[in-house]
Amino acid sequence: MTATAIRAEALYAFYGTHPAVNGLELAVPEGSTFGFLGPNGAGKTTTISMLTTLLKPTAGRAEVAGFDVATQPAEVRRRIGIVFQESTLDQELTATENLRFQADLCGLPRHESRTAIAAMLDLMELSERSRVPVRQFSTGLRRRLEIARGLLGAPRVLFLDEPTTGLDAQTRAAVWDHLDRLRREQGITLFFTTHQLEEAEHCDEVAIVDRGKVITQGTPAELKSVIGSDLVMLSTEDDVRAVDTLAERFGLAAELTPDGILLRVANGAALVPRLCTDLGLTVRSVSIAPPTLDDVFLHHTGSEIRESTANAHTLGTLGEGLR
Ligand SMILES: Nc1ncnc2c1ncn2[C@@H]1O[C@H](COP(=O)(O)OP(=O)(O)OP(=O)(O)O)[C@@H](O)[C@H]1O
Repeated sequence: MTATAIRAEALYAFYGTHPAVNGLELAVPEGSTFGFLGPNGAGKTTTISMLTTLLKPTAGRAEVAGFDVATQPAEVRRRIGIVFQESTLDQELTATENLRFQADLCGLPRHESRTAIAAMLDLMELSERSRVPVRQFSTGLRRRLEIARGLLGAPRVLFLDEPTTGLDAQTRAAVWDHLDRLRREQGITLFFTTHQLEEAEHCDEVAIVDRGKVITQGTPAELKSVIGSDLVMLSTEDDVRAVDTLAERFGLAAELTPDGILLRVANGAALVPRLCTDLGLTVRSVSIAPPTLDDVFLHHTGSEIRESTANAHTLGTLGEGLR
């Protein structure tokens, strides 16, 4: 059986009377890439703050790397790394100096820190830039340096709050390449929050959180199998007639949209050839899309996950007291 890196049982966090985390249950397998997915205000940052011992749970319990976050916080801290959403690097220091500063904070002896810093710079492919001041770094390089810094104390669990927010697609892919390699080579658990559904598609497991509760958890494929239907988009010579024919001849409820006809069917690939031959109308275009995690979210919550850049309470701000 796989060991559990993070476990939360009936976890609560109240801000005044508002339950930001509301009886959250979570089990994260060791060595997995685990996505904690939810809209703004769902309680992701508050949860991660409790798991990283920055915030005391109001009620319930949570364990990280086998230690209780409330009663054994020092043990937990020794085994975790955190990458904050907002950059907390010192712009005027070089990459090495930033890492040395962190190593000193962690209490690593100088001879050990020299080796650890060199290894982390190497792992994140930053060795050649070790003496360059951070202010000359691109956003992607900074993110990699932040990840290197999060790894300095050889954590068993690395927490990342929206690790690729604000990065372009190419840089985002590069950061993920590094994270994947890290997980493979070091076997650590990566726990990251996101509200970007495409990002969660690459996880081993995903927990979808809404209003302070995990509403479902599983592999992306398992979660999507709950929806179990493909989205077929169809355009014909006469879409209004096609909708009627689909109902009469195929028993399918189709929706007429400005872009064409929308259909939800169990097996789009099997249906499309039949449509083309039996609909009795010229089919101009057709596309099939498998269910997405967005559909899963919609299925469980009745609302669409909301993309937003407004972030009133990020780990970056919660982490300020630690710096
Ligand atoms: N320090 C605070 N004081 C009062 N309310 C707070 C505080 N931090 C968060 N909240 C509220 O608790 C709820 C959960 O917030 P949280 O930041 O944990 O959500 P989130 O899922 O991380 O959202 P985001 O994606 O925007 O970071 C929200 O309603 C938020 O307004």
